[in-house]
Amino acid sequence: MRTAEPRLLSWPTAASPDAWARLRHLVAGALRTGRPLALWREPEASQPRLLVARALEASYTGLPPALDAQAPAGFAFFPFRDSDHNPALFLPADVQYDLAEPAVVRIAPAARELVPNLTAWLALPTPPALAWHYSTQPAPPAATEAEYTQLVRTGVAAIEAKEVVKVVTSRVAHQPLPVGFDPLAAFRELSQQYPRAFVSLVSVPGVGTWLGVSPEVLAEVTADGFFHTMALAGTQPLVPGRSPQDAIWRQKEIEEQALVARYIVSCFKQLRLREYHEAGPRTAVAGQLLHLRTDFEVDLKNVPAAASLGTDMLRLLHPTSAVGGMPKVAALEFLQRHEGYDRAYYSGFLGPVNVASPGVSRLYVNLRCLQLRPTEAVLYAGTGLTAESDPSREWQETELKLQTVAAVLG
Ligand SMILES: C=C(O[C@H]1C=CC=C(C(=O)O)[C@@H]1O)C(=O)O
Repeated sequence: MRTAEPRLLSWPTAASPDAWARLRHLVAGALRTGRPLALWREPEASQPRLLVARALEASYTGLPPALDAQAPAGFAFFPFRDSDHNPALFLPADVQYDLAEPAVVRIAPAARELVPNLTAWLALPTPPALAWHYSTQPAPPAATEAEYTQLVRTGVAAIEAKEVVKVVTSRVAHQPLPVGFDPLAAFRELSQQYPRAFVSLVSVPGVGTWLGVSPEVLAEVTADGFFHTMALAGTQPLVPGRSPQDAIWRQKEIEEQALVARYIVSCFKQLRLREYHEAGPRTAVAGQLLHLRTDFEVDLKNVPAAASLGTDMLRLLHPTSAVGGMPKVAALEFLQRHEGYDRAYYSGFLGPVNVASPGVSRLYVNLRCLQLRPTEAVLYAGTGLTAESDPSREWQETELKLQTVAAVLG
């Protein structure tokens, strides 16, 4: 049987030759017709990609995505905790626009019925304002410094009482949007400002619009058959003029990161995987911050059950101890009881699966992100606690983390 080929639509001659103007035009159409969309720029890539799903109903999923070459192509957008309010989503790659190939729009066979309307849309002028999707949930409450430091104290007490070994508490801040705030321009600015991050803008009816700059790979399967993940934890500011390699880490941060690395190794063990390469911990730069990072690599050509390894690891890894804590279940219970707000998609994961080509997936932890509301941004940040955590330092750390994405709020 012949597999159906995607349909390639060319832009009409009257369309703007500028790829970003074309991207805006497609985004406007997707928003207008109530479709979910994801726009992302991978680390070190020069151009972003846009994916539009044909319908919200086609984007609901139960399980984390499968990371093998036969699995459907799409964009995963997973919450920290799956619920009716925050559904697990997998946006099928129905309509794609790659700014590296600006002359064509690609339409998957499953979305053929969109061709006539999309052809007509490409010939129209772009509407001036884009109608972004908003969450139907109320905005989560912002925590004051007194509230957050109290949460940290409660976390430290739980560690001392041996209820948990580590827990990652987080909080929300609200910031008004500057007049004329344009999420697409903000995405572009973040892409320029943070060339090594995974920059994303996801907009889904009822779920909302999220903009983020993630430094953390959760699960990656590469074209040449490697699986990658990383243990990222410990934070300090990047001091201008000082080399990141000269950063000195306190025992607290070294332990905090080592727990994450150990958790990843325990996942490999659960899958009876012994052949993996571990490099680090070393200092990694993420915007204006430094973290401790250990990189893990598995050569899928050398392991049994290689086809399912990425899928199995992803299901074990989320949520990692870099965003939840350890032991996992006890830490998640602590957060449920004490954190006092719904994280929604913050500290979930997101990224393309089999979009660039079959068998290539890149999923990131959704950190350094904001949720767009009609007149304000809701910003999220967390900190890993250990017995040595100092509440006001942890507050300062969240302030620094919030600044990464807030860079585009003026
Ligand atoms: C939870 C966040 O960061 C994690 C990733 C790197 C460093 C972390 C830390 O130092 O606490 C966190 O584990 C966040 O940015 O909201």
